[in-house]
Amino acid sequence: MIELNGITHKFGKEKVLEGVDIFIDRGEIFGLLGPSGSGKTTLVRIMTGLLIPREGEVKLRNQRMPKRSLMKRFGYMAQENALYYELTAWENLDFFSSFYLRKQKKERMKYVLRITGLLEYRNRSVGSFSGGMRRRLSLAIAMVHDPEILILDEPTTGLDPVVRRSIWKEFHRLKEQGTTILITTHSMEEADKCDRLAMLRAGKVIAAGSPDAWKREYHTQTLEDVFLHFGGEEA
Ligand SMILES: Nc1ncnc2c1ncn2[C@@H]1O[C@H](COP(=O)(O)OP(=O)(O)OP(=O)(O)O)[C@@H](O)[C@H]1O
Repeated sequence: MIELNGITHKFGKEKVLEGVDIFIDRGEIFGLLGPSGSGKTTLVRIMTGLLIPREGEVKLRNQRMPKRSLMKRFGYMAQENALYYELTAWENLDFFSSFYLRKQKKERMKYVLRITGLLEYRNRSVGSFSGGMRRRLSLAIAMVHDPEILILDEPTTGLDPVVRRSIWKEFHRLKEQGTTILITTHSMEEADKCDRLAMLRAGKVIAAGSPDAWKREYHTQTLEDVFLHFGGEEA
């Protein structure tokens, strides 16, 4: 479903990704881990076609990115919110969903606002929202057209446990219907909920596997220990 082959990227002279190969199946929840600055956001932007890598190719549904016709097939939530602060939550969602959604637009809008706990705040301007509420609205926008692929850069950072649980419940429901989800996270609790993980370090994939396989392999009870084993801090 998502295929990355030999992705290498540089910003100026700084090499930030090197020979990254990742294959993600349909219906998988895939977690991208790694210390700050290891290249996760850069890789995510390459996946969405926003950034063209110096080397390598990205394929979504067997088609090479970037490709216009694939745009509506995925939902993307960036690390920085791209919202209109003077508009209400509903107006923001309405604006973004009008690109791809015709049928049952209002029902879908209400549904994603309920999942993200924002339905009762839909008529408030985004400028008056807390940081967490803005993250939730960005997530609602990424999900509103029920895309086949969700690419989410730290979707639940800073959210309270109740909202986080509701969102993870939705991720698992989406997985059951065949949606493929890629998330980046710094939370080991969330990493544990993924089917498979890849660990980036200094732009390279240094490990890949399921949470349980990692714990077995590194003889530990927690992913936190695995993360530290791989070098949570740069050498
Ligand atoms: N637009 C840019 N121009 C120059 N350097 C950049 C740019 N974007 C990212 N970088 C550099 O690329 C490296 C990887 O950054 P990236 O944001 O991909 O890391 P990350 O793993 O997502 O970090 P975090 O967990 O803190 O979000 C960093 O050294 C960063 O400074």
